Amino acid sequence: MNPTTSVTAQPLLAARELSKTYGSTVALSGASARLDAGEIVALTGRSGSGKSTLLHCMAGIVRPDHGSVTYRQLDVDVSVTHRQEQLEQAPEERLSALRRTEFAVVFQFGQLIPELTALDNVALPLILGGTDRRAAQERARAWLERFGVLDRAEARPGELSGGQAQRVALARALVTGPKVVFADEPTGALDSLAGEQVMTELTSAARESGAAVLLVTHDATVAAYADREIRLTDGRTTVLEVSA
Ligand SMILES: Nc1ncnc2c1ncn2[C@@H]1O[C@H](COP(=O)(O)OP(=O)(O)OP(=O)(O)O)[C@@H](O)[C@H]1O
Repeated sequence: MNPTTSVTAQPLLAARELSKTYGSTVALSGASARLDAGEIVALTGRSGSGKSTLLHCMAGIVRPDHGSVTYRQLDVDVSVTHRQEQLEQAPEERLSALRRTEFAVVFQFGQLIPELTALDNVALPLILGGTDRRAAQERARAWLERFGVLDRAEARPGELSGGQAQRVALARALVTGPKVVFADEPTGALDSLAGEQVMTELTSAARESGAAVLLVTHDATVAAYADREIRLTDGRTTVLEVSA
């Protein structure tokens, strides 16, 4: 057997048969999805079909009632071939540490910290991870430049346009070198031109850095940036291939 076959056959992140209810509302009902290293996958479906719930479960933000979410990392250390993280069983602090180091999230409305400058918003995840402030700010500047908003480094989120704020949010997501970026309607608050620019920048930066992207969208134009599409209908998944 080709040794690379067994490696690529393992998903980076896999959700299996997830169910989640909120009171009498069924958000997920046997949803399954996999994300491989470096690929961009769109979760699509009508409003209320369970897209955000599935993304939140896969990011370890929401615990499913049933089913499993597994994150698999091939370690560069030859003594450790791989390790399995059972997200739904991990204690909260371990989840937080994992989310900080290997997962990153981008939401519809950037969710930047309003009191901090754009620069400090981007530097913050590095500082929380133990990087000293000066080095963190230097890397943050490089990412702001990468997304074309270095000239807004000292602005606070309230002074940024929607597109600028979303670029700062992308810089904040990618600054730590995550393995997975979870993006929930990242262009939902932007006009179509700004949305396309942000999608182009997100996908090219993710491909350059090797990060996989799980993208929730109801917009076919946005889904077309993905390698693959997983469609949700009433909390259930079907996998569709997006033609290149
Ligand atoms: N925290 C919550 N409390 C109660 N109900 C919830 C909660 N989160 C989601 N739901 C419900 O679960 C169902 C699925 O919601 P979800 O947000 O996952 O769908 P979605 O496909 O992302 O929808 P949209 O495109 O409108 O954002 C909906 O009926 C929603 O109202």
